[in-house]
Amino acid sequence: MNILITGITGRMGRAVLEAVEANPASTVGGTHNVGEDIAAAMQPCDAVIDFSFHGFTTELLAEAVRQNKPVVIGTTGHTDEERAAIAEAAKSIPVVFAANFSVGVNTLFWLSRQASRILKDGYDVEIIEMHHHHKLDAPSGTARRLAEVICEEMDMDYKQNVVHGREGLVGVRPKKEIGMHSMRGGDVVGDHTAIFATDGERIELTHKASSRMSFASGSVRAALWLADKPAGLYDMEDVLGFSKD
Ligand SMILES: NC(=O)C1=CN([C@@H]2O[C@H](COP(=O)(O)OP(=O)(O)OC[C@H]3O[C@@H](n4cnc5c(N)ncnc54)[C@H](OP(=O)(O)O)[C@@H]3O)[C@@H](O)[C@H]2O)C=CC1
Ligand SMILES: O=C(O)C1=N[C@H](C(=O)O)C[C@H](O)C1
Repeated sequence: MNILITGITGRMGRAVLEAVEANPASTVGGTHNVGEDIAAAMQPCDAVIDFSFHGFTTELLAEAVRQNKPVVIGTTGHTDEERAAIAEAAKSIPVVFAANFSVGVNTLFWLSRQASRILKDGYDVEIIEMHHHHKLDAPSGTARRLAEVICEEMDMDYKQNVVHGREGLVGVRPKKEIGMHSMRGGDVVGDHTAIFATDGERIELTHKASSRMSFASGSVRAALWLADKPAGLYDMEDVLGFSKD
């Protein structure tokens, strides 16, 4: 598979280049960066892997729809409108949209889903994430997805029940609440913890990434998986064949 890599000068773009070259089933069909012609870059390629900037996603997908090319979106921090544009494009082309491509984090999603079902009554949930000081968006896409998974299982709603940090006289913690806490510093690749706490005990599920190659090789795996897929919106759990039941 000939792959177009967007955001090529970035931390992830460089890691994806290495992962595409390392995989015998993929080759670099082209690269793209800010200001370059996306239509021309996409032309010789079979699929796109995007780790760039959320504001670029709509333009990228419009071109992929025109050229009928599958897309892997790893970029995070999208607005509601940009998320709607992703869902709309996925009606015409196959799209994998995942906040995290590592097997470990997708296992964390699975474990958190199971824990949420068992601990649904009486456990308070808090999410903590830490990333390098360059990161632009907060909370991380992974932390957001973690909260969405837990909300689905604990009858909560991301917009209504997730609070981002706390300050001042916040009062007694409501039961239906997920506290979200984002830390930034140094060169941390990406740490995520889901805490389930009740009187007398707590469970902490933690994933720590120490290299971007787990994200990069996962995104190549997703692109190859898309080759024979019909139009639709998929995530990395679909690629890995994890059950959401
Ligand atoms: N899903 C996952 O598994 C992971 C997702 N990510 C996400 O990937 C994204 C990129 O992360 P990272 O590589 O660290 O970021 P970087 O800032 O290192 O790289 C971003 C890249 O995108 C380019 N870019 C910036 N703005 C635009 C634009 N408007 N149009 C086209 N290209 C643009 C940059 O170009 P220039 O250098 O010229 O500004 C650069 O090449 C983030 O959203 C991050 O959260 C990161 C890791 C894993
Ligand atoms: O920006 C990053 O670096 C990362 N972003 C992703 C996110 O927002 O969840 C995934 C990973 O944690 C690294």
